[in-house]
Amino acid sequence: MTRRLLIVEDDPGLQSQMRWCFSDDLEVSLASDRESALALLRREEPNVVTLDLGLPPDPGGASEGFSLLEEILRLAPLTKIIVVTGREDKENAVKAIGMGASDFYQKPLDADILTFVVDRAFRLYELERENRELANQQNATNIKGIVAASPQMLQVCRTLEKIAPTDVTTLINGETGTGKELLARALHDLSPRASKPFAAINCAAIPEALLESELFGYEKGAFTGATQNKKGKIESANGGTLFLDEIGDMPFALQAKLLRFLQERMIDRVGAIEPISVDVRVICATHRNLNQLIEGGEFREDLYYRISEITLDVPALRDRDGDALVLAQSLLKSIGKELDRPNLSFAEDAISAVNNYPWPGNVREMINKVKRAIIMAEGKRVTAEDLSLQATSTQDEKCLNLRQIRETAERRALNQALQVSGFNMARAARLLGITRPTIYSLTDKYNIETSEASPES
Ligand SMILES: Nc1ncnc2c1ncn2[C@@H]1O[C@H](COP(=O)(O)OP(=O)(O)OP(=O)(O)O)[C@@H](O)[C@H]1O
Repeated sequence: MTRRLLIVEDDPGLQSQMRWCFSDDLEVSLASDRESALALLRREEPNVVTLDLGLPPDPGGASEGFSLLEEILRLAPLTKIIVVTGREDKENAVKAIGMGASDFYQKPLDADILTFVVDRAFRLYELERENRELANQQNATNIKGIVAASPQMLQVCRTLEKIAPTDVTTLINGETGTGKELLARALHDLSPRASKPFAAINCAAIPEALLESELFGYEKGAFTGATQNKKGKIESANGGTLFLDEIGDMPFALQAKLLRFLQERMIDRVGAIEPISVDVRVICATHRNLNQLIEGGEFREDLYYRISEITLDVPALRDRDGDALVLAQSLLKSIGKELDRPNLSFAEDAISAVNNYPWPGNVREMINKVKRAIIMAEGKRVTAEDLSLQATSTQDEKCLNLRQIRETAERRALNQALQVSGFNMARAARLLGITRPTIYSLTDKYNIETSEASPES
């Protein structure tokens, strides 16, 4: 980390004396009044500031110093501020500490003590930064393979742990890529059936004509090509767990046969005379709204009640507070290891882009983007561009007035609408409830790219 120090001191003699106290491994900038101090704060983002309380226009008092202290802490609350006071100025030093300064230093200047105090402030800053990073990286679930720290996902995991030891038929609802199959496997792994098979079948991926024999198996001679008996998925899960993915896409005709199996726990292989008894726990998943399918006559209501003894609603990644970054960091580590690039980290623009992007394809989309970024990253730091995400400026978060707040919000909304619409301007304009000319003039105003970065970029 580059260590950046800002010295705010109006006496030019003291300024240069202080400057020379510090070795070259510090980047030092100098300000002699509030305005230049704030400009440097924004431009250099110093980690530590030494602040003389007696600044113009009140060099004999401390009012200007106090208001600058307040403003620095408001704009950059993580900055460590050391107030510099006169020898007799204990009261103001104590007041400044009460307001949030991390330390104080009394004139006259003593180089050894000053460097000691400043070094200590840098160490404190660094420790706090490491702490924040660790807290961000912490995976709060105990379930193997599931990375989550948000209250929304922790609630899902708690429910999962409660229902895992039972045999209740569970329906997992959630958008594509939210981890439904992963949760189904976790339910199996935490159940008494863990040592028995976990058989998964994707009802949407198998042609309707084949799905029945895939699920229920067939007897020799049942149809042309059936040269021997074959177990279906349900039978192959015997003793364990059957996972029916995309249950909303199960053909209507087959739903009745599945319902009978769920009621009687017996299956009829295609072409068989005798039913076979099977002991499986059933977990279903869908990204579709089954109630709507029922209303539209595409899904049987009685089957719905059978499969949803308990439902688990998996929130979209954008609705999990803080999970995007936790997941991105975990993926950067694990995929980085696989691809032989183990020591990468995210640049600041990547962190804010990960936090601001709505992740319509959820965790699966994130896996793809992180993989791409690991391949594309040129140095040790992965940028928003490597992730093919729009960089959102962190500086904007520290806006000072209504105009800037409005502009930040507009820029963010435009970026999100463009990402969600796949850079289709007409769709993005519709999402925002504005006309096409307006969206073009806004993207011009904010200098926003209106096409997706190509994979080569
Ligand atoms: N919380 C998580 N922690 C770690 N990896 C996750 C998490 N959620 C999902 N994944 C990973 O994301 C990918 C997609 O997850 P999964 O296939 O379980 O999603 P899905 O909801 O079943 O998707 P679809 O509806 O498209 O079938 C998998 O590689 C999975 O391991």
